[in-house]
Amino acid sequence: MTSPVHVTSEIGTLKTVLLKRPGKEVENLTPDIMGRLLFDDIPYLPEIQREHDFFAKTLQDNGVETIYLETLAAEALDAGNVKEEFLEKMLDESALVSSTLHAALKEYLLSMETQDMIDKIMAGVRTNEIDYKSNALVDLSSSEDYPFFMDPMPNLYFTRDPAASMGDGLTINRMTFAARRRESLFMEYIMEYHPRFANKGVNVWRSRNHLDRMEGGDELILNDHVLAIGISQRTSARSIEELAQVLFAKHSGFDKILAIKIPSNRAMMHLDTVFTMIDYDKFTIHPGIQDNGGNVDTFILEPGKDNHINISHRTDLQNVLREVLKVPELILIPVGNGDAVVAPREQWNDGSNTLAIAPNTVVTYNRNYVSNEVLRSYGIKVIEVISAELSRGRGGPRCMSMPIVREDLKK
Ligand SMILES: NC(=O)NCCC[C@H](N)C(=O)O
Repeated sequence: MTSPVHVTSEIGTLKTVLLKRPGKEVENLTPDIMGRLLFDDIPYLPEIQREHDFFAKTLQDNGVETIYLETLAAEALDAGNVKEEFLEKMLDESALVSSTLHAALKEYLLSMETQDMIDKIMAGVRTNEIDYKSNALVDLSSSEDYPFFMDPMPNLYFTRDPAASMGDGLTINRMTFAARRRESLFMEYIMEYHPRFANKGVNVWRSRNHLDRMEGGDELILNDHVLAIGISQRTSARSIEELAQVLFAKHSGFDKILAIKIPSNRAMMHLDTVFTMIDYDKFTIHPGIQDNGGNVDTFILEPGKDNHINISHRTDLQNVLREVLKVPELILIPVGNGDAVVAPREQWNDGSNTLAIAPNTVVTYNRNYVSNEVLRSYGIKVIEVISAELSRGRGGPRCMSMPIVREDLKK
């Protein structure tokens, strides 16, 4: 049986991709909470939706099937008859102050059609939406007028991060920050109950029930044997080693992981904000992750004897990539042409965050015009999408897309 999830590279022709159209959740940001919810500004909803629709249409025009997280989630709950069970879990994870509030929210949300309930959970529940007066001491004594019972989830349109396809399976991730931790619950239910995926042999290599963090922006599929995973603000070294144990033991097909250490900061939160694959022998890179000699700490994990993992340390990333990909030359293309002002500016707006839809063909933000021209100078086909509002969430085309199926690369 062919698995409904099948991704054995970063660059094979993209057939199906998971998106989330930005909804009311991005309008439920305020200056007081946007930092904690991992936004630097507040997008204008009609415009961010127009830009996202343009992104989706660009993919469709290039033969990609676009499927939507919010629709699949509602369909999964109905198909599995698990709406109430899902809601219970979601409420349990929503930091509610009391069991009476839990009960009131349950009644409110359960009375909705399933799709409306999903949309509302994603958008967040304001305190003025239900008639509820708390008797909890924490509420009675609080002077804070916090406007939400359930926080919005504005980062959902970055579908790349809560789960990551890997071969005939995926990781469903324990997210680093509380602001994004509930997001991966949708994917858990989609894989478990949606007729497109349930009981179809999709391997969950790593579930969200782990203490250690991992996010899909750090997980790159270099080919059907080799992964690159960032040791970053969002993915810990320990979780990479745990994943390696599983992938090597379960004959996943993957037998080498390059753990690439990047600075732990907001601008470079995931590996794919500084490094993406474009072709068999080409990558984008933000020079900010290299030292003066061009070195990057890279650890190679491979299966050893008796389920041990052998780890070797290298710093010559370019050579390591050339060796594992078995190409005669390997080109690292610097974002913003490596310029001291343009590179950090365009990287901040995800100039390194390309989405390959076929070998040598990428989707990028139009605002990163210097990086786009540099890519074209290497003969790469660059398809630009509009990006004034989408980029406010600090993610680019790769972050906004979770490949479900890619064609295998020709050997
Ligand atoms: N893979 C990615 O880099 N995703 C972008 C995530 C941006 C989001 N505001 C976050 O901080 O998690």
